[in-house]
Amino acid sequence: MLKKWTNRKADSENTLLEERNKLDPDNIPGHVAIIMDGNGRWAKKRGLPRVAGHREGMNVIKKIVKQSNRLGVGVLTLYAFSTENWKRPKPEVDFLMRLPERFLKSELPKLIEENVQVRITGSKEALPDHTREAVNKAIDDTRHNDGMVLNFALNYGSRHEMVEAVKNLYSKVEDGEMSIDEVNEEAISSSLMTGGLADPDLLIRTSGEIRLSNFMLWQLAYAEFWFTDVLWPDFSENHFEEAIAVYQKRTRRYGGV
Ligand SMILES: CCc1cc(N2CCCCCC2)n2ncc(-c3ccc(F)cc3)c2n1
Repeated sequence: MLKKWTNRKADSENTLLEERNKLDPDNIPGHVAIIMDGNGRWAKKRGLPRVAGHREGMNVIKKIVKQSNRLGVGVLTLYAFSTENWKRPKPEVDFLMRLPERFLKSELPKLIEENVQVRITGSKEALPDHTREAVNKAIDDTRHNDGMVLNFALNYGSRHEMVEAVKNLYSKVEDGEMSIDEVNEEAISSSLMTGGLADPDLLIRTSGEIRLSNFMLWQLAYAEFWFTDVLWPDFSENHFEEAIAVYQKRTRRYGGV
């Protein structure tokens, strides 16, 4: 049963190439979310420090952002740092917290040029000042872009997000701003950090882990899941197209809407 959940064949290049020409341009997932796992393991396999995996993982983001934009994906959410990641060794956390500014230094001009809107989902207040300043600049510089939304989940945890939404709604009912009958699924969705974004249609998780890890638990209620053994630094455009091809087979429209 477990094998049905994973896509071993994603490792065979010829299968991936076969899928290349089969994407239906009218059934590209509106929102793709990715848990980018396996960076440390990738480095360890090569006798490199873990940070080498993070650095290579960032290069993969650049490729997948470009491909997503080209394919017409509406929102690309990337799980870059969870609330649990603070438990990692301080030198690794310090390195990770420098990646946003490193990424944006080279990529922000291209993202602006490509009409991409950068968004952050998570608690920015706990980030180091240099990290927060870099992401806030990217948000401000791309605020008026109306192309693909590039949404980085940063210092994000789904259960914390839901607790804050419940508190927010409770306060509104207590203050008479809304009635208890208005507390419905739409009100909760709007109160989450992803408020305004459509729910993910497709979740991709790399490195063979088959779990959600406290990621978008409410928002992923109806998403298609695609798991692969491929480690994030080895993830390619072919793998991404394979995931979308599988998604399209599962949501085949047979001409319907
Ligand atoms: C703060 C943790 C972190 C880790 C990280 N990794 C490590 C995890 C997975 C692999 C990718 C490299 N990346 N890659 C890009 C960003 C980034 C975040 C926000 C932003 F606005 C622009 C870029 C990033 N952020």
